[in-house]
Formats: sequence, structure tokens, C-alpha cells
Amino acid sequence: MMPLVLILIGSWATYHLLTIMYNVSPFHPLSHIPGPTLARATYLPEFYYDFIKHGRYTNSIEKMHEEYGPIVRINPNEVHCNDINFIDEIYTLGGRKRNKTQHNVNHTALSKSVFATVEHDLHRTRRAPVVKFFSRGMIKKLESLIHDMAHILCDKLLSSVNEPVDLVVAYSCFSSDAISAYCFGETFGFMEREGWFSDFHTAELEILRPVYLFRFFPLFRKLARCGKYLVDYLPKDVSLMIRTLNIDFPNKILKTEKEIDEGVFRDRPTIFSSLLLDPKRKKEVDLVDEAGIILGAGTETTSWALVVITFHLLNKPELLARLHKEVSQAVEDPRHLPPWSVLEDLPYLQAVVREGLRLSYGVGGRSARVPIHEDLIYRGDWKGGPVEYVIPRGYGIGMSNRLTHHDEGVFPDSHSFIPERWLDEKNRKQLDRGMVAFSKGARACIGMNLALCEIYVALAALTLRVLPKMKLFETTVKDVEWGYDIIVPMPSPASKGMRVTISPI
Ligand code: HEM
Repeated sequence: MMPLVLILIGSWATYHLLTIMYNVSPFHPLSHIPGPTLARATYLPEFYYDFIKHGRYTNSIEKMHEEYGPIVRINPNEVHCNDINFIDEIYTLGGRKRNKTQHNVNHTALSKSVFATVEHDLHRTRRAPVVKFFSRGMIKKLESLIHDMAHILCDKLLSSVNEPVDLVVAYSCFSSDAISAYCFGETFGFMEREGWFSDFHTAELEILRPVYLFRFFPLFRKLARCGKYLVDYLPKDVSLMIRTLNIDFPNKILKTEKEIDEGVFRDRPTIFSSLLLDPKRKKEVDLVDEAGIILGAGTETTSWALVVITFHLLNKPELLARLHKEVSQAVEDPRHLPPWSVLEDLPYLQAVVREGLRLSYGVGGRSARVPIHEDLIYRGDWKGGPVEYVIPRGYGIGMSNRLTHHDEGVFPDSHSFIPERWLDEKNRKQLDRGMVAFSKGARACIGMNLALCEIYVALAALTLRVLPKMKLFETTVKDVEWGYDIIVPMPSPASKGMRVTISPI
């Protein structure tokens, strides 16, 4: 027995040693891309910063760019780019096929969702029927739901005068209920409860905590699928989320299927009825995983953008005053807001939203694409001279919003909240190119229209009805700045939230 164990350990060690030697050898197709030797040879630096130090590899990648230039090799098989001029080459539309890397998507257990689909063609098949549900036309039809939710949020905040409110939780209640009303036909009821508590806010963060465990040890993501058998033994909020994903959603799907078979059609479509009725829906589209990813991808991203915007408006009252003036001139009755299509044309409101999206990043970590039928040729500058790299097909190349949105050449004084930068028409094209909160190309955010509608409507309502009565409570810019990421950006672990007080008059 002992010699067999030794042979197995020896073979394992030899295999890894040979792999490391190959990774740093001139025979590796990425050998010409600069980067730290350990990162070129192994996944250890990524493992250390993302898994052990928890979601902090982006900081190291930033330092690598300072040392090695706009293109760096961040692990044996992946390149990172920090040049906005290359965005459209990486994140393309049309016939230029891009896979995701398996390593990147290993972090989610919803492996059959559009978000986690590696292969380009399969992704198209899965995405096409879902994307229709979030078209501008569909949002228009269901927009009144979002207006109702925004006013419920304002009413509830206005009645929360006795103690500080953490807007991270309050806005999460709003975005969870809004997304649920829009997609699933009924809210979760978080805003109807007494006090501010969203089961999903804590649950989602708990569920996202092991993302790097899943990325490096994908076996665990398979085990996560067994969560439904453990609902009675898990913490209450995590169990509720797992129950919703694994028990409630499948039941709703069965019910909707039955209704359709019986010819019962409801006035308001849900994502399930819309998908079940779509003739193009192929058997590869997994309704439960899609619903799960929509809930996961759509709640904390939207609410975090609103949190960041609110902080900066309260922190700089002159910005709030300017916004208030513009919105009040456009709105006759704060309780009856004009549609999103009118609000989004208000120049200062638009500038505030864009600046908030820039500083809230959307997705915290990098998102790589794999060109499968073409090599990409990068041409840029580094240390005053031209540089050129060929990124071979079959290898991942990605960018990180956290770095792109702080490109000082595009967004000077990038850590400051300056909506005015978006009003400079001469510069606007360049800013739009560097704005990737919703990503770009064929795998950009599916829920962008819904998210924008929620943000514009809620922000307009809050600006007129609540923000003039709101004050920051023991909250500083540190509470809304990037600290680390668990796919979604997170502030420093020391943060106690984005707390405010609301005065009764
Ligand atoms: C401010 C709000 C939001 C931001 C900034 C945001 C940002 C993003 C980004 C950057 C991606 C690309 C991720 C990648 O490259 O891997 C993405 C994908 C996605 N988002 Fe959003 N998102 C937001 C809200 C929403 C909402 C409200 C929904 C659903 C209703 C949603 C659903 C999705 C889905 C399903 C994907 C995967 C798309 C695909 O792979 O084809 N997101 N989002």
C-alpha cells in the first residue's frame, strides 16, 4: 500500500512540476506576455489574494499594470488588460465569438444560467429568450410597478424617523421587491414588513462568500446544489433563499405550466410565463437557474448603485441642491413622476446616475472573454514607446471595472464623485467608451433597462421627497468605497453600512 501511495504522490508532484515548467517556458503561447513569474507559473498568487485574503486579487492586478504595462499575464492561462481602447476588441458583438473561461464561471453554482455559460453559441441560445423580457418595450408595460415600489420606499423611509436607517439594507429591500414584482408577479414583501430587514441581503452575501472556494475547488459548487436537502438545518435567511431558488421557483414553474396548458393567461406576464411561451426556448434554457441568476445579479448591483449615489449627494449638499432644482422643475407632483424615458433625458439626473454607476462598478471582479476563432492584436503605449502583443485564440483576456473606471486619463480625479464631468459634451464620447458598469458586447448585462428604470425612478422620487430630510449618520466615504469583491463590490469589512437619519419635517 505504502509504495502505491508514494507513487501516486510522486506522479502528482511530477505532473505539477512539469506543468509549472511548461507555463514559464518559451513554448507556452502566453510566454511573450509580461507578468510576475509566480503568476505566470501558477495560480498561487490569485489563490492567495482571492481565496485566503478574500476577493483582493484586483488590487494586485492593479499593481502588476503599474509595473508591466497595459497587458499582463495574471495566471498561467489568462491575460488582463487595462486600456479602454481595447474594450471593443474583448467585449464584442456580432459574429466574433467569445467564450467565458471555465475558471471564471466556476464561482457560481447556477451553472446552467446565461451568466455561467462558457460556450458562445450555447450562451446565445440561452440568452435570446430571456433578454426579451427586459427590453425597453416590456419595461414600459410594467413600469408602473417600479413607480409604486419607489413611493413605498419613500413612504417607509419618511416614517423611519426614530433611529438611523442603513440604506444598504433599505435599498436592497426595494430592489429585491422591485425585481420580484417585475419578474415573478409578486413582491417578497420586504418593504411591507415592520423595520428594515431583507432576508435576501444577508443571504445573498452569505451565498456569495464561498465564490472563491467554488472557483478553485469546483467540486464544492456541485455540493451547493444539495442545499435544498439542508434547508431545515441552515441559518434562517440562507435557508429562505435556498428554499426560494430550489423549492418555490420550481413550484411556480409547474403552476405556470399548468395554467398555460389549461389556457389561463394572466394580465401580467412573469419571466416564467414569458419563457414557457417562447417558441424559441430550447431545452437548454434552465428556468430555475435563470430566475436565480436574475435575482442574484439584479438586487445588490442596483441597490449598491443607489447607495453610492445617495452617499455622495448627502456628502455634497450643493450637488443635491442642483439635482433637486432640475427634477422639481420637470415634475409637477412628486407622487406622480413622469416615465423613465422622460427622467433619463434630464441632463443633471443623467450625469448623477452615470457617475454613481461608475463608482459602484456593477461587477467587482474581472470578467474574461476567450476569443475562439481569432488572435487579438493589441497596440498601445507604455513608458513613452509603442507596444504590441498578440493574444492567442483560446486564452482568456479580461478587464476589471474597478480599474477601468479609475483610468485617470479618462476620468481625472477618478475617486471623486463629479457628475459635471458627464455634462462636458466634447469629452462625452471618451467617457462613454470608458463606462463599462453594465459591461459591453454579447454578454453585457441583460437587466440593464430594468436597473436603469429602477435607479432613475427611485432617485427622482427620493430627491424630491426624502433626501432633503436625510443626513449621514456616522458614515464616511470609506463606507461606500471598494474594499474587496465577492463578484459584487464590497466596502471594507469594518463598515457598519451607509447609515442615515431622517428628520420628521
Ligand atoms: C446597476 C445595476 C446592474 C449592474 C451595474 C449590472 C452589471 C452587470 C455586468 C457588468 C454584467 C456582465 C458580467 C460578466 O461579464 O460576467 C452583468 C450581467 C448580467 N446581469 Fe446585470 N447588472 C445590474 C443589474 C441587473 C439586473 C436588474 C438584472 C436582472 C433583472 C441583471 C441581470 C444580469 C444577467 C442575467 C447577466 C448575465 C448576462 C449574460 O451573461 O449574458 N443585472 N450585469
